[in-house]
Amino acid sequence: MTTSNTPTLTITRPDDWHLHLRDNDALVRTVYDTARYFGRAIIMPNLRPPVTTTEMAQAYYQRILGAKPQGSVFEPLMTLYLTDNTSADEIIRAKESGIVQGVKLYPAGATTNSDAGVTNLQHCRDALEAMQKVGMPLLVHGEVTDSDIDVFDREKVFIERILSPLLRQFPELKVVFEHITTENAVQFVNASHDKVAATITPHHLLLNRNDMLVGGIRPHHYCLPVLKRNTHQQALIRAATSGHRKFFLGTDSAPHAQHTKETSCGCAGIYSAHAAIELYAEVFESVGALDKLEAFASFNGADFYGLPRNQDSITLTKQSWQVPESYPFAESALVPMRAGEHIHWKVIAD
Ligand SMILES: NC(=O)N[C@@H](CC(=O)O)C(=O)O
Ligand SMILES: [Zn+2]
Ligand SMILES: [Zn+2]
Repeated sequence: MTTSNTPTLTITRPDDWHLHLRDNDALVRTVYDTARYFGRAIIMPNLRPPVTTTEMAQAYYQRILGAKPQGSVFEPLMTLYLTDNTSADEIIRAKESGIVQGVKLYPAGATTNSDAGVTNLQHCRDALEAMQKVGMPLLVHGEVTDSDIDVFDREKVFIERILSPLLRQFPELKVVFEHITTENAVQFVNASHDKVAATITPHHLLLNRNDMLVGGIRPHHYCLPVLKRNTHQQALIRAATSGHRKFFLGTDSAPHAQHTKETSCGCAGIYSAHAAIELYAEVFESVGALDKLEAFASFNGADFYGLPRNQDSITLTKQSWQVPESYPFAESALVPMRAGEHIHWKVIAD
């Protein structure tokens, strides 16, 4: 990494370890934005129907490649959607395919398109054992869904009731605690063994629940896990900017058409792929930790997954630009993070 008196920053090409590309007509937008400077991305499987088999992952992989801009070297890393019925054989097939890098746990009903998710992890013992054996990481949406648990407490309770027992039962299983949002999760990951890591989104670093609820309700800041109070935000910033190898970049960029967010019962998800690395750069700069951005964005994730680090680089410069109010998105429109406002870093060369 190089920094100089001119406000530019060159880092090894980053990867996105948690991304929703959606499918079909949406891919033109989403693949374009991410492929602009990310080398690879872990592609979430919560389509309708979900990507539950290696065969489905292979077909989805081809659709993504078909949407790639010419000359792009972007590589999608596929995942399977864990269900109560995922077999050990399916895990072996996934591993042997060479294109599947993780298996995603959505507690049933926890988030967008999670109805087919897991009702009880004990139903997944065979799959989890196979994953542990072949070194296939489990990626978790870490929230309980019990109706009596407050939405702001669901991550913390997930750690106590689900994640801790899971790690005791499968001590060799690689686990990525996705899109962590609380100080509790930071502490848990720090205290766990080396096979446990976490992704952190740009929105949980840049926003807290006041940004969603003060001065009017802002549906474009609604995501899951829901934004938390500022003390949690500060704990996430400390973790991300620490350089610690357990924490890495995962945008959770999750597009929803404008009319499905600006409505009486809006969808959860924030779109950040149009400006992800620039948004992270703002966070790191705000705490004087730009020198730690490369580890978070370009090294820690690849090292955890056991994949080679990218060899080429991208350069950012400190230059303000205005984000469009919306982008065309399939038959509709998409309101991105910071819509109509300015971002203070820009990728200038890749
Ligand atoms: N994060 C979100 O708010 N939404 C994601 C699902 C998820 O990652 O939980 C989506 O697919 O829309
Ligand atoms: Zn999730
Ligand atoms: Zn997600």
